[in-house]
Amino acid sequence: MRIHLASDHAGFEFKAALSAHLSDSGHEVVDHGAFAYDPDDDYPAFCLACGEAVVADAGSLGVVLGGSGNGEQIAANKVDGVRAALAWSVETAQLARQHNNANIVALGGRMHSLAQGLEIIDAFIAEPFSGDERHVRRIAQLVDYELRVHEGQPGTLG
Ligand SMILES: O=C[C@H](O)[C@H](O)[C@H](O)COP(=O)(O)O
Repeated sequence: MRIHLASDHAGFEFKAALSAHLSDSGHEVVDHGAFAYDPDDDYPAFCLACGEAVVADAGSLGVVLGGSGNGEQIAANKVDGVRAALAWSVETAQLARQHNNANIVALGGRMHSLAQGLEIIDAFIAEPFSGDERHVRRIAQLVDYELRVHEGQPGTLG
């Protein structure tokens, strides 16, 4: 599978280790930055690029890494078509795929050991979307909202 990666400085070392781990596991890795360690860099551009790449590449998945993963998830979710989930355990990673058909996982590199983080990301990648009707229905409601707002129609508040 092709996996798109992004991180700021806080996830930079984790991204390097993850990239090697995923390549060793047979995945094709595409790095969207940061490409050099800069303690003053900003996560949005890297995560937005990763999000755009995942949406343009059907069947791929993405991983965005930072200190907490919060900002990275927020940034990726600004891209239409991205469903980015912040995972903090194997179970939350699996549920992000099973229930939410998440196409990007966000992880806080400062929140986990490398071994724990790799286990969480491996679980995300390995888990399929359940396809259950209730989950398909709920995701469709989010897409409807995006489309309505883009067309200038009222959101939920009328
Ligand atoms: O939500 C944002 C991420 O966790 C960033 O990686 C974090 O805010 C970076 O923090 P600092 O600039 O203090 O290293």
